[in-house]
Amino acid sequence: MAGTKALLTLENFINGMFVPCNSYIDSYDPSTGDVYCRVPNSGKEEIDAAVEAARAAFPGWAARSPQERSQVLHRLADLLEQSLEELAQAESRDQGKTITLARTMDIPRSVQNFRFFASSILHHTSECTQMDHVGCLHYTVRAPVGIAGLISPWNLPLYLLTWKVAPAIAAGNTVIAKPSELTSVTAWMMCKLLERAGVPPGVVNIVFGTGPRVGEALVSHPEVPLISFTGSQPTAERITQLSAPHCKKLSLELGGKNPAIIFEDANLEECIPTTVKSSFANQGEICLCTSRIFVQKSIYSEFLEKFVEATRMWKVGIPSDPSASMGALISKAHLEKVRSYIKKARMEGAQILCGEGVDTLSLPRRNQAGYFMLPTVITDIKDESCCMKEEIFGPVTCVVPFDSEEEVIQRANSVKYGLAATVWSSNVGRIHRVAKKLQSGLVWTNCWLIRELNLPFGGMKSSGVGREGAKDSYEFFTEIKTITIKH
Ligand SMILES: NC(=O)C1=CN([C@@H]2O[C@H](COP(=O)(O)OP(=O)(O)OC[C@H]3O[C@@H](n4cnc5c(N)ncnc54)[C@H](O)[C@@H]3O)[C@@H](O)[C@H]2O)C=CC1
Ligand SMILES: N/C(=C\C=C\C(=O)O)C(=O)O
Repeated sequence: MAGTKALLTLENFINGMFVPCNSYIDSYDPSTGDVYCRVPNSGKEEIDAAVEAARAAFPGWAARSPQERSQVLHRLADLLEQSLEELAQAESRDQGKTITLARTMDIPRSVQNFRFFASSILHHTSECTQMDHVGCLHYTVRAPVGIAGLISPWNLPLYLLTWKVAPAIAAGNTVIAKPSELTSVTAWMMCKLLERAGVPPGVVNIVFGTGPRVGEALVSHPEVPLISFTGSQPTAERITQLSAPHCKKLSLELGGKNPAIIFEDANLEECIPTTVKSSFANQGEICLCTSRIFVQKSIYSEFLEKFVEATRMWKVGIPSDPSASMGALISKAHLEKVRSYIKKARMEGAQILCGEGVDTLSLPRRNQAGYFMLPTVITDIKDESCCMKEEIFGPVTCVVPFDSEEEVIQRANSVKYGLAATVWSSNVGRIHRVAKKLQSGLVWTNCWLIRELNLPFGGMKSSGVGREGAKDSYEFFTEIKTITIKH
């Protein structure tokens, strides 16, 4: 292929070694639309090799004390931190996100994921109960499950990959991770640090490629008893089907159609900039992003005017521009999908107040084939519209009015998803009432995306199965056993 030599070429990382692949997939720079990288197109053969390595490494790694594993995780965190700028540049180029977001969120959080689980693994305790009337003592013990299969998406590549790798290896498992084929570069860069951090060969294996090929080979492998997946609901369905014959442990972190509920007593000075951010951060490509904004009628016009004004200030720019708030979407296909929702809304008679088709986006000449679009606000839209029901996963948000607390709770809950909600009010009683009634795994009140990694993270309904966090991840990545001693 012409120009192949100039392309960055990734290799699988199996048993502590970089291994070339027989075939490769093109990976695109979202800001130009050019192919810039080749990603291994792995399949069953590579998964079999990774399973062999992970199986061989498991007894030794599982036998180490939590303190020893913790030290390795801390060293890896330090090495990632030392490479922060290089990783941020790579993440921004590969994903299309702004360099500022990669520098301040993606890579620092990846570092924090290792530090956090390095620490939390030292603090778990087990249960013990006594039954004196029959002379018995009961207690529980936990052990790592074995080889963990980890499948991560393209929106927060290293952030979400490390959110799985860190708790899995901290608990003594060995892992086979499959990052998204669209964003594989930072995972490959992390592999270069593993040996220096003291991760033994075979403990972390990373196999690159597409979902249907290598993802399914991993999920179907009988020696991988556990799958942790973040991504779309249709893929989760497929993973569930493939796992069923093996009764695998599954953690599924899926999409959302997240409401923001804004009451008339909300502090709009804080609410508006935060809701712009919660709608458009990372191009709206975060499962926690707001995409339905319910505003109490008495402040609806004021909110809408100020919200549209603030959205127009949300600068779309090339990812390397430090002043840009938003970069490029992940792919041409995804850009087209997001645009198709706006087209449907228009056909249904909704109004597009700013963004796509209303305002003009100006880009440097070399970025004109990049996957950019303006943040878009839709209004006059019915709750039944697909734009109000389906996950768009792009910089598009709908704003609609509501009258009463009961009505808005019912409307907010009327979608199949239940991941994250925000509630804006200065009435503490109302906040507690509403938060309790929302069908949502996470409710942020008067804020958004403030993360406490100790606490359960995940969704209800079609937003997922299971929770992640200190205790939840530990429970997921270990098997529990109850032992009874008769004395
Ligand atoms: N956490 C979230 O909520 C995310 C939601 N999405 C949603 O999903 C839509 C589609 O994005 P995709 O990248 O196609 O998500 P996806 O669910 O297809 O991809 C996520 C990961 O699963 C893998 N995968 C795909 N098919 C698989 C299979 N059959 N077996 C095993 N692994 C498989 C992919 O290679 C990737 O690593 C987005 O438009 C968005 O709506 C996407 C990424 C993250
Ligand atoms: N799972 C996603 C985001 C998680 C964020 C966090 O753990 O802080 C997603 O966007 O897919």
